[in-house]
Parts: sequence; C-alpha cells; structure tokens
Amino acid sequence: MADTAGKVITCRAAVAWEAKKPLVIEQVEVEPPRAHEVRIKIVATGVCHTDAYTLGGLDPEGVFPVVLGHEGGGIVESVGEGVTRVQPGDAVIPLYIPQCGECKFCLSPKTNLCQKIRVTQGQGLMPDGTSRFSCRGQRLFHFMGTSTFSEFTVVADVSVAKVSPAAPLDRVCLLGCGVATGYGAALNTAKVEPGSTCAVFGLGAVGLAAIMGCQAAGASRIIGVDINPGKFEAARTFGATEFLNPKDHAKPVEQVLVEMTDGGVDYSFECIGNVGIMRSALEATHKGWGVSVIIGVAAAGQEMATKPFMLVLGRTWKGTAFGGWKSVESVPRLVDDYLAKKLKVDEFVTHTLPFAEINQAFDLMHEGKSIRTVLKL
Ligand SMILES: NC(=O)C1=CN([C@@H]2O[C@H](COP(=O)(O)OP(=O)(O)OC[C@H]3O[C@@H](n4cnc5c(N)ncnc54)[C@H](OP(=O)(O)O)[C@@H]3O)[C@@H](O)[C@H]2O)C=CC1
Ligand SMILES: N[C@@H](CCC(=O)N[C@@H](CSC=O)C(=O)NCC(=O)O)C(=O)O
Ligand SMILES: [Zn+2]
Ligand SMILES: [Zn+2]
Repeated sequence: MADTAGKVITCRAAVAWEAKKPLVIEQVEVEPPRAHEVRIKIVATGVCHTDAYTLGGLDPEGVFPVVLGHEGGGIVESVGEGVTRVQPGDAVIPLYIPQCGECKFCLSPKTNLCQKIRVTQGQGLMPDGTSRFSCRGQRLFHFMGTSTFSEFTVVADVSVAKVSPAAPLDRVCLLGCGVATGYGAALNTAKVEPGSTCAVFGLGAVGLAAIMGCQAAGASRIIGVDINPGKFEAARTFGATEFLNPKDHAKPVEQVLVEMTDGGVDYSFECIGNVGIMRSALEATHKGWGVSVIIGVAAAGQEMATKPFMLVLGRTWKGTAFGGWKSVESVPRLVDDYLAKKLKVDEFVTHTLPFAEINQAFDLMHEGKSIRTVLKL
C-alpha cells in the first residue's frame, strides 16, 4: 500500500485554464479515489489531435479549466472501496471508452460504446458528479474520463485496462488512443478483406495505424493521401503502397482515386476531422460495395454532405470511436500483440519530451513535424 493512499496528493499537472491558450504546468491537488475509482501515477502520455481540438475550443463538450490528456500509461497508486479489477502496483492504461460489462451497449456485440459513465464524463466530472482535481482553490474539470496530463489522475474503475507489467508504458500509452483507433477502424469497423484496395486520408498516428490495419487484413493496395508529403515515408513503413498529395492534382482527389483504381477503392478512411474530406473519402469508394469510415473528429457545428444517390448506389458511410475495440478486454491483448512484435507501436513515436515541455508537443503537431510526441512524467 502506497503511503499516499487515502491522502490528497500534490503534484504537477498541465492545466488548460482557457481555450486557445498554452497549457500551464501547475501544482494541483488530486483527491484520493472514492468508491469504484482508481488513482493512477501517470508515467507517460501521448498528445493526440483530439487534445488540440478541445484546447482549440472546437469541442462542443469542452469545459475549462481542465486537465486534458487521454493517451496515457501508468501505475495504480491506490483504489477506492469496491474496486476489484485492479490493485496498487498494477500497470494500466486509462480508457476514454470504458467497458462496464453490464450496460446494453456492453452486452451488444455490435458496439464498444459503453454508456455507463458517458453523461458525467462529457461534463468533465467523475461518475458521482464531482471533480478530484483542484488548483489554488479552484476546481479543475476532468477530460474524457482520463486526464493524463497530470502526474496523478483519478478514473472510474470501468475506465482502466490492466496490462502486462513487461510493457514499456512510454510506448504502449499510444494504445490508449491513436494506434488502437486506426488499427481497429480497419479490422473491426471496415473489416477490410484480403486483396482489397484502400485509401487513407490523413497520415497522422491515426491514419498510419489505419494503414497498419489494412496491411494486417491483407489489403493489396493501400493509398496514403496527405497534403504533407513529409508523412509519406512513414506511411510506407506501415504498409502504404502508393501516395497521393491532393495539391499535386487539378482534379478533385476523389476523381483522381476513382481513376487510379478502376472505379474507386473498396475501403476509405478519413483520419483528419475535415467534413469536405469526409465527402471525398466516401465518393472515392467503389459503386456497389465501397465502405468509408469516418475517424476524424470535426469541429462543433460542422456538418457533412453528399448526394444521397452515392449511398443508393451501394456505398456505406460508417464511423468509429476507439476503433471499435471493447476496451477493457481488448487493450491488454493489443499490448500483448505489441510485446509479441505482431503490432508496431515504437515507430509512431517521433519525439519524446519531458512533461514540462508539453506545449512544444502541441507545436510539433500543428507544424506537421511529429507523428506522436510522448511526454515522460
Ligand atoms: N474516432 C476516434 O476514436 C478518434 C479520432 N481521432 C481524430 O482523428 C483525427 C486524426 O488524429 P491524429 O492522427 O492524432 O492527427 P494528426 O494531426 O497527427 O494527423 C492528421 C493528418 O492529416 C493531415 N491533413 C490535414 N488536412 C488535410 C487535408 N485536407 N488532406 C489530407 N491530409 C490532411 C495532416 O497534415 P499536417 O501534417 O500538414 O498537419 C496530418 O498529417 C483527428 O480529427 C482526431 O481528433 C483521434 C483519435 C481517436
Ligand atoms: N467530446 C468528447 C471528446 C472528443 C471526442 O469526440 N472523442 C471521440 C474520440 S477522439 C479521441 O481522440 C469519441 O468518439 N469519444 C467517445 C464519445 O462517446 O464521445 C469528450 O469530451 O469525451
Ligand atoms: Zn485521441
Ligand atoms: Zn457498459
């Protein structure tokens, strides 16, 4: 039992005091976990585009001041009453989509979207409607039920996956979001078939992981699409066979893809969060059977459009959150697959920085210079 159990911990966290402002490293107080809660010492965290999206004021659920971060790995410090899933000392990955195992979503094989704590999570609060974070007397909101931009965080017990103690947390933290999401989008949501032709729009961590999933599924052509040609070399290492920079063509990108593939791709993936590209990705798929999967998160108020006939003629438009993985049971398996070298993760980490340099991680992302930056706490 840690000697901090049952006590308030004072530690560093990166606080987003308001939208569109840099994060500030502050001393914060983290309360002990209450019933069915787990306090975690965060060891490492990735920075995902969704953190930038919410910090940028684009998230309809965004509330401030908040402790962002949802791609972390850590060690359980203490647990609240009634917690049976994990114990102090366990290596864990916090989960922004929990798996309670009891709600109708968990009981359905058709979805991974456990709704047990969704309402309070969206309000930036723990399931009992309160926060465990404060700073200089002011309450801080939680984010996505995880808040990994803090040396210690508190999450619901349904929101942790216990993973192999052999796993390097500064790598497998990426299985808490980006890598798992893209990989699962290809395998679970699209269910890419051997010999398929695929197009992946947006070659950040999510898009590269989608490419990795398409390759694992046996796709024969995987076309990486990005306006930043600096991403193409990385895409090749994950399995892309061809590249397309929309800026190199006078025609719309969907038309270029239709011509390249004798009528369109079998599967496409939007990994940007741009509603115009969502349309292009759908319209680049083949009449009769094309499937387009939306992964990118578009800004509040944005809407998509296409001609209804695109769907009448046999195309399917789908979306995915966390790659369709039922989180508690799947994340430990993904970690084991990584340890068995069946799944790439190290290759996504282009930068590793000390926690105090967190704003640089956001800059690298916005400048298109990083795939993933991992922060060590
Ligand atoms: N559904 C889910 O469960 C999840 C969704 N997401 C969402 O997925 C998206 C991708 O996340 P992530 O990989 O972290 O993001 P990144 O910012 O790392 O990657 C996005 C990539 O898209 C490129 N891009 C931007 N605009 C265009 C365009 N018009 N055409 C082609 N390429 C373009 C960017 O280029 P450049 O380098 O120039 O910026 C970059 O390479 C985000 O919207 C994120 O919020 C993330 C995780 C889970
Ligand atoms: N408003 C959400 C956060 C933004 C969001 O849309 N999250 C995606 C996953 S993006 C990960 O990087 C999502 O699908 N979440 C599941 C959900 O039920 O919203 C929030 O505050 O959680
Ligand atoms: Zn994410
Ligand atoms: Zn559930």
